Amino acid sequence: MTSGARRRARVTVIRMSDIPAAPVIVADEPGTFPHGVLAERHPAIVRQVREAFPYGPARHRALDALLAECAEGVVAPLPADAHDRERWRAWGMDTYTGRSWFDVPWLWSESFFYRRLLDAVGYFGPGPWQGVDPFRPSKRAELDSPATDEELAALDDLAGRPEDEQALALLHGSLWGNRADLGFRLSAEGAGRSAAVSALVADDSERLWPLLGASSAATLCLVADNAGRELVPDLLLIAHLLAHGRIRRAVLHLKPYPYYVSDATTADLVDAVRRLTGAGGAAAAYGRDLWAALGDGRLALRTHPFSCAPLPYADMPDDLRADFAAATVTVVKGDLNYRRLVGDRYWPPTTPFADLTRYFPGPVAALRTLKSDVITGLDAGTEAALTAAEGQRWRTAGTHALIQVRT
Ligand SMILES: O=P(O)(O)OC[C@@]1(O)O[C@H](CO)[C@@H](O)[C@@H]1O
Repeated sequence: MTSGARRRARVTVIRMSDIPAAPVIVADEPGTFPHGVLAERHPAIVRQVREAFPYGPARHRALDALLAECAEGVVAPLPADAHDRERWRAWGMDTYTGRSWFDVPWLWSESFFYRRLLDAVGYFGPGPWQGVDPFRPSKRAELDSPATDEELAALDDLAGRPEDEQALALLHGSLWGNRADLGFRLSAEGAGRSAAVSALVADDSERLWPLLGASSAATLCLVADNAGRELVPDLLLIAHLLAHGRIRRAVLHLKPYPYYVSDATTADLVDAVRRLTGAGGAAAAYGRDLWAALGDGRLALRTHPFSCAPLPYADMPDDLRADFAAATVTVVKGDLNYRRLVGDRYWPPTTPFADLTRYFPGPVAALRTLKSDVITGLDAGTEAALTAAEGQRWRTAGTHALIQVRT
């Protein structure tokens, strides 16, 4: 048994309500996926950001210091004057300061890395780089790519199909759009479009449709993940559901600031809607509908600070809980949100998804391609078949996906 498998198999005796808690994922073991993210992906992200802008010497020095700290040093706190220092203290900064980046919960160290990177590039200012998204060039390049043109052109054919076929195609577009994750592409092999061949490892979509259509008064909350080629299909799905009276209102949760390279902010939402309106054909009609829905409040935006928290959703604050509670269903997109939804732990893969999401204040659906070790809700046969065919690679390669629903 490899050490990773031993770790996955080990179930602690600590109990969270009636579910035995599994080990929290920590990036301390060379050769594991989380270790690779801290040791290789984060330095690559720093290099990419440095090359994308003509930063001055102060920014270069800050990026050098962050690189050195991540490689050899220990977690340093946010500067004393950081606007969100108290928030990060509440999110565990004092506990983890002074410890190796590799020895603290992986969810926490990744999240804090992005916060510190924004500091290094002067994002929170004051100064000339205030508000300049360090990931904007790569996000824009993807949105403007020929691949996006192709996807938008395909909407012209879809428009002639029966409504339920359109809805299914757009749901799958939103699901597989989650592969368009620019951070993931920095280190994933074989994560190109052509590899999107494999089946879903879990598909509860039959339980999702009744929530999206049972009542024209429905509100859909969608917790977005990546900008560009993930956000565009998310928006197309929302536009379709609104246009066909499957929902009356949608609430879209975006990130309040740049995060995990390609996570969608309000600026990215504007870029995506403008990309649609400027595209012509059916895409432009979707874009105009979305513009109108934003204007009259049928599509509302949220940028809650907790969207960039290094914590599971089980710890969400009351105002966010109330927002989700008011929805007919909340659709949670992507790998990181899945980790936060079920807890970033080495769960036995057959742990019921419904048990781990029981705390969530309403029906919840996860749409995710598999890009990290966390997995729940599989039946034993599916897990055995995946492992027999691929070892553990199916967990992290981004070639498998799931739709899981807790009503
Ligand atoms: O949330 P997303 O965009 O689907 O994926 C985020 C991701 O690339 O980042 C983490 C590693 O940095 C992994 O959880 C996952 O692979």
